[in-house]
Amino acid sequence: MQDTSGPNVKVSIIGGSGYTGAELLRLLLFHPLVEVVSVTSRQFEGQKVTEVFPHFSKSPYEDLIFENYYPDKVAQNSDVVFCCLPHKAAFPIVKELNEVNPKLKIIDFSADFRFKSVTKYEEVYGVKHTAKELFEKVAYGLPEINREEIKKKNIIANPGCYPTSIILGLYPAKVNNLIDPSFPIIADSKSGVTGAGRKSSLAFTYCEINESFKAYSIEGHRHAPEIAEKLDLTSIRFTPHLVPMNRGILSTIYFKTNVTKEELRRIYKEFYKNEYFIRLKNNPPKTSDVAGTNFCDIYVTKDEENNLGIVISVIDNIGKGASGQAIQNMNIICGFPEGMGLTVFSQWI
Ligand SMILES: NC(=O)C1=CN([C@@H]2O[C@H](COP(=O)(O)OP(=O)(O)OC[C@H]3O[C@@H](n4cnc5c(N)ncnc54)[C@H](OP(=O)(O)O)[C@@H]3O)[C@@H](O)[C@H]2O)C=CC1
Ligand SMILES: CC(=O)N[C@@H](CCC(=O)OP(=O)(O)O)C(=O)O
Repeated sequence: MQDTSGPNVKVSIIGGSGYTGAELLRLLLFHPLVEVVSVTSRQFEGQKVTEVFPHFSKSPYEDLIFENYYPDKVAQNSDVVFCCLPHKAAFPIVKELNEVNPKLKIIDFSADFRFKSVTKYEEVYGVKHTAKELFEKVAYGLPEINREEIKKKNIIANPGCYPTSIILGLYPAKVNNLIDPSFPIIADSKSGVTGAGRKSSLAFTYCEINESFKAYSIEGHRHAPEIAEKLDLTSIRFTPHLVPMNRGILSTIYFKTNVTKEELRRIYKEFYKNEYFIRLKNNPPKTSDVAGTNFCDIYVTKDEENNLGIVISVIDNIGKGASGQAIQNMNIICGFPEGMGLTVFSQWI
């Protein structure tokens, strides 16, 4: 539980009433060196966090109240700000906070700073980015592939949930040149409904989702270019699906390779041998194995007949896919042990 007696890192959460904000609040309760000093929401301004999220009753959040967002107050009273806003809404806020306090550490959950260039962002997201001067201050926050860069930067672009599962599943094969480019890489992913955020629209009502599942954005999803850029690929065939569960992403990834199953497994094991949050499995993992945690469970095998490497990668979309990863990034930029507060295991059933 949070220790409020010591010299803690002061944390604010912008957009704390959504799914990632709520999960961040939950996970931060396990962090010994953090104090949540403010949390913002427009809808719930003035309401107690424990009224909006009754599961936090009797937690250290009893006196915490959702506030309106005041940039000066947030930037001056915090060491770290987690920005949990939708993409397009985040970049003006990140810009403003950085102007008020250029030393402020900001971890942005949106897609607004994930690409290397503003041009690519504007092409994929279809809006003009008005904070392009910040790009050089930003690191892409996937620690397992970008840790050294993250250590040097004040602003972290937390990756998308699908990209986290797919990049971690493919990276060892890609950097070891195990992928034969004569066949496309195919990533077929299934996500729980929290992936869509805590908004109400017809497509996300109970009867539309329950007992059924569907593919979507088949002709092009905004995460495909993010995945391609970080893996240095010209393209990837990515098909997301929405499945009737609250949390979790399971990605099944196929690539042509001439390497044997044993060799693939040996290479993945070697690549991730020092990565606490990557668990290589001997059997295909389930989303419930990682629910509520910062783990990414990966299973590697090969279809010898078709010469296809197959990787199954599972994460919790609001854990390693968002709030857990954001805390991992905070630990890195604050100089804390990387897993501090994150050794939380799944409830499983
Ligand atoms: N859900 C997931 O699995 C993942 C989400 N992400 C990213 O994290 C971010 C947050 O996602 P999530 O928590 O799911 O989203 P939610 O829709 O659940 O929450 C969004 C939050 O932002 C606030 N908000 C919404 N629109 C605006 C706006 N225009 N200006 C200011 N505040 C706004 C809302 O509160 P209020 O309306 O009360 O102000 C709410 O607190 C997004 O960028 C998302 O893409 C990244 C990885 C995984
Ligand atoms: C199920 C579902 O709708 N998922 C979202 C991705 C959520 C996410 O994490 O992506 P960003 O951080 O880039 O928003 C989608 O397909 O757009």
